Amino acid sequence: MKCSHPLVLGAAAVISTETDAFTFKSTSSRNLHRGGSSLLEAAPGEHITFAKYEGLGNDFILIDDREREAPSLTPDQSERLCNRNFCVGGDGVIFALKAPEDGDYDFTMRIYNSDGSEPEMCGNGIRCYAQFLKDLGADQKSYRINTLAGLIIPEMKEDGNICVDMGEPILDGPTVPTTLAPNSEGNSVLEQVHTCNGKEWKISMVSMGNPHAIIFVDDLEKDIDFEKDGPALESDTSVFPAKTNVEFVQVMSPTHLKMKVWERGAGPTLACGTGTCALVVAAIRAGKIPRPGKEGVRVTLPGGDLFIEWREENNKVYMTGPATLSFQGSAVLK
Ligand SMILES: N[C@@H](CCC[C@H](N)C(=O)O)C(=O)O
Repeated sequence: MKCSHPLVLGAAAVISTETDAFTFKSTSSRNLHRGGSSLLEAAPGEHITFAKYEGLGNDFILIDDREREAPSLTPDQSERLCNRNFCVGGDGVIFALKAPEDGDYDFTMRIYNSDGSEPEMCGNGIRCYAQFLKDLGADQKSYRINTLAGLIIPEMKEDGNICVDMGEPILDGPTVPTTLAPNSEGNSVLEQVHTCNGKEWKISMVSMGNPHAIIFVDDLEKDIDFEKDGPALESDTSVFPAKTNVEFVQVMSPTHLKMKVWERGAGPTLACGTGTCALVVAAIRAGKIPRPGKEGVRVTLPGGDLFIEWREENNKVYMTGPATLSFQGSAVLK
C-alpha cells in the first residue's frame, strides 16, 4: 500500500512520507535553480531536498550532492536543519559527494554533527548512506566510500542488513587523540585511571577514525550520572584534545555487551556504530570478553542491536546492522 501525505512542520519543512516507493528528487534541479553552479552553497530561503534515514534510531538527513566535491550546506545550516523543534531534526547531516578522481572510490561521504562540528566517520551514518545510494538507483552489492577516516566499504546483505568493513582500529594514544598516558601494547590507553566530574574512571581509548573513550561499569543504570558524566567527559580537553565520544559499557555475557553513548557534537543518541566497534575492541583487549569468531559480539544499544566482528586475520572490524528510510521532503533553509 502506498501512503503519501504532505505534512507541514511550522514554516520549516514540507515532508512527504512514502512507505513503498522511493521518489527522491536529486539535487541537480536544485543546482540548476542556483544557475547551474555545483560550487555554490545553499542560500537562505532556498528549498533543500533531503531524505531522512535512521540506523537503530541514530537519525540523519541525507543530501544528494553526487555532482559536487564539497557539501552544499555550511556547518551552521546543517546545525539548523538538525533542530528537532524548528526544522527537520536529526543527529547529523550526511552528504553524498562524488569520489575524488585520483582514488579507487565510488563516492565520498562527509558528515556534520547536529552541533555543526565535522567528525571523521559515522558507522550508523555510512549504513544509511549505502541504503540512500541504493534507493537513488546506484544499485551495487558494495560501495567503496571515501571518508575523512579513509576507505570504508558497506556491503548490502540479502536479508536487508548492511555489513560494513570499518577498517582497522587505531590504538596509538596520541593518534586517537588522547594525552592520557599509554599503559598497554602499541602505545595504547587501556583502563587508564582519570578523574573527571569529581569521579575516578578507568578509560580505554580507541579510534575508528573518530575518538572513543570506553568505560566499563557493573550496572549501566546505577553506576553513572549519564546526563552529567557524559558531557563532562566529552569536553575534557585536558586529555581529549579533539573532544571524544563516550561509551559506558556493561558486560552481559561473553558474547553480549550493553552500552549507552554520549556522542561528541550530538549528545545522547540511540546508537553509535563507530562507538560500538571501538567498545568491542576495548572489551577484547581488556579481557572483559574472549575474542569471538565470525558470529561476532552482540551489542545492545538504546535503539537496538548491532553485531561486531574484530577479525584476527586482517585486524579489521566489521559492523552489521540495519538502515531505514523514514521520510523524504523539502526544507526551507533559514
Ligand atoms: N553516530 C555515529 C558517530 C557520529 C560522529 C561522532 N558524533 C563524532 O563526533 O565522532 C556513529 O554511528 O558512528
